[in-house]
Amino acid sequence: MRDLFEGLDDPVGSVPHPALNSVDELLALLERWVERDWLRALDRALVVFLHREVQDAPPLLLLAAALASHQLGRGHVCLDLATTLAAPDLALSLPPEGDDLNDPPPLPSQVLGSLTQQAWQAALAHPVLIEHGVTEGSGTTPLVRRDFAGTTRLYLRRYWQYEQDIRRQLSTRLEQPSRAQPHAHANVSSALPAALEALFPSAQPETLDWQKLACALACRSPFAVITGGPGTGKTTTVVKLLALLQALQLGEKESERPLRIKLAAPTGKAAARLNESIAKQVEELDLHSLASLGSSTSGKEPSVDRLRQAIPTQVSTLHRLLGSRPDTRHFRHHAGNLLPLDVLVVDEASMVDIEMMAALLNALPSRARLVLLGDKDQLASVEAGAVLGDLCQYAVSARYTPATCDWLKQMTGAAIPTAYQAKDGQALDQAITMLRVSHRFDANSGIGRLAQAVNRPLDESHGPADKRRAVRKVFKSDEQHKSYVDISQLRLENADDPALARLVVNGNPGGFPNHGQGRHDRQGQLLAPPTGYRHYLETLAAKRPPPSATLERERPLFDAWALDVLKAHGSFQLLCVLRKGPWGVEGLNPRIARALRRATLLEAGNHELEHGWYEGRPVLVTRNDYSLGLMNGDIGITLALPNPQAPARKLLRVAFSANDGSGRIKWVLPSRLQAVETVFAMTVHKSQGSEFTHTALLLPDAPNPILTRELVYTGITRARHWLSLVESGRGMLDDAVTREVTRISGLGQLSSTRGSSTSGGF
Ligand SMILES: Nc1ncnc2c1ncn2[C@@H]1O[C@H](COP(=O)(O)OP(=O)(O)OP(=O)(O)O)[C@@H](O)[C@H]1O
Repeated sequence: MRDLFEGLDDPVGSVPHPALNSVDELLALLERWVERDWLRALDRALVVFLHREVQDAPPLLLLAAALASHQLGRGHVCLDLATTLAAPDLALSLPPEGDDLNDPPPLPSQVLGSLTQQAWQAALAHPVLIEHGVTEGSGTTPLVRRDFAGTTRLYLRRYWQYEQDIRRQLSTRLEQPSRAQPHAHANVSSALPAALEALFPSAQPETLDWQKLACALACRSPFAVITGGPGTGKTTTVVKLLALLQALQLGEKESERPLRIKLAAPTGKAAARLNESIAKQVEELDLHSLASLGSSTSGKEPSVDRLRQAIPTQVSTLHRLLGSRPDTRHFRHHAGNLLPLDVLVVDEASMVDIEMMAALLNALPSRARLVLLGDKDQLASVEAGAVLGDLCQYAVSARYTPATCDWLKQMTGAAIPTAYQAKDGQALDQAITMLRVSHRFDANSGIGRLAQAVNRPLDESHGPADKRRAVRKVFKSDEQHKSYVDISQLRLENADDPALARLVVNGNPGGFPNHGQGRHDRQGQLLAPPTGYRHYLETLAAKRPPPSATLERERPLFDAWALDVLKAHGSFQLLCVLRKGPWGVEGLNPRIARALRRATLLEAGNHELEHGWYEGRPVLVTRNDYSLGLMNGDIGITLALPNPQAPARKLLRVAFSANDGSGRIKWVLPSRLQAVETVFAMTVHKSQGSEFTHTALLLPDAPNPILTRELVYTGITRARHWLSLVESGRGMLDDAVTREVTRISGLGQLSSTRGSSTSGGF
């Protein structure tokens, strides 16, 4: 970014830019921004439309509309005038990847440099275009303006409406906890302590078990959030919660049917992962003491089998749950056709954007219970809104009121330490639990330590220098501390550094202490050393069905082969930050494919390798395809099937897991796949909701605004057992971990009285 600002005569824009006073000048400026990818064509089109509809719209209003629209593509729900004027160049996508820096158009800082907030606010008034000052916002203007706390926010109406819907729906749920379930409060309270004790048996009931607290609080309120880092037991807790809710329901004298529970996740990949882990946890959960409690409270004892069967293990995507329809953003289920369910659990909720969350809440019956699970510190969805992060702003300090603390003491036996109490805690705070103990990473885990060091926010006692030191320390070994066995650091000198090939082909086990040999997991199982892409390509060759077999006749044989290959593929993934340039997806994919070909693991001509299909090509689905039943984020591997009619000609098919726990494979003709890309390298954004045994996180060689601590944390936490951190330039890790994302939305303010929201908090 720095280079872009060099040589500018008037960097602060002391002379008013002509685009502030003339619509023609503004349109010409926006055109130049669009040409350079600083702005989306869509954002300019909105200005053209508004100007056509309303000829007297002031240029400053139109400029604000373009910038508000542009913020949506960058995850912000609205344009904040004070923030924009404080750092105008952050309002555009600067610099887009691969920008050539020649003849740059005027920067936003040059255009807005002479503008005061007062002057901009004064221009944001128009009876046809902007609604201003009406709390309910039932109008029809395309833009909505809200003033508070010394700034002004400009929304496109649709997004303002989503925020309103979410706030209204959540407030209603939080205000009426006892109305939410058939077995109302009194019964829950009498049965809960014993049920919690049955699910969380502990030698010292007074010790703080956050999982138990989460279960209790989620039973108490029809809306609950359970947040926590990787392996803190979100799935474990929710399985127990569902068992508890069903036990209470089935133990009711008059209840005939179990609760209708549905599980969902934002992407197919995340749904498949929960599918896998939840089925195992439900199977292993000891339900005997819980089932036997029924007789003591109501005289009715649900059998263990009935209880187990009443806990669902099938997870669907949110799109499927809501009933998406082709060619429309509207779903089959909405306020007029509610979802038929009593309890909904949404996993990986950090990836749910504001539009989806509003659609979900609108389609949820008012008596239904909603539980959101997720890691509040992960990157938010690529679309606008960071709903989970906004809701969980105060999760670290919990802010439980005296009433909540008393109730928790009665239900769980645990006394809440004063650090987690707040007399003025909001209703929303009482519905949130943060799980704080990782059961996947212990004190000996470098991945856990690194994630923790990266994730720690900057504050007065922990400045950027402290943070950089803490992060670097994880990689250092000295007399007191041996190197962590699960992490490795790799420096690449240039794009052709052979170390990259060593990493992606073999996994660079030599970068880990003892070559990754002799490590055990927490259950005492020996772990295989870290691998690269060689592993799945060798599995592909080793497990190939005989040439005489055909897919039509021997389907199970081929499905088993594809499953093995897909599983082996999950043992390594290279993640990167950018799309373009030598260190982006587009530059890395062909280089990795060529390295694998040199290692004789792939067979393909140059053209095929870069632009075509070949056996072993892994692909990522980039858009939901309902006709094929494939979801954005699904990964498939190209396999060559025997062709009995013409043995010399391969039949290429792409194998995808059916993701329904059945072990079935979808075999798809490559030509039918409309939106896929090669995925030897995957962006961290696309990797959300996935996990790989060995994850290699490659940082670019130059600073970039999207390289933030949330991104690095998300990349690191994709690693299950092994992490390679790859740096292609100096200081990029230092740079990234001290840059934090700020998402602008009104929901952030709404979760606290301190935020002085326009119409009160939750
Ligand atoms: N209280 C506990 N005591 C011991 N082990 C636990 C406990 N809670 C969870 N675990 C184990 O820790 C591992 C991670 O748990 P779980 O999958 O529930 O976490 P998660 O937060 O859902 O993880 P993810 O980050 O994958 O979403 C599992 O093997 C689980 O059995």
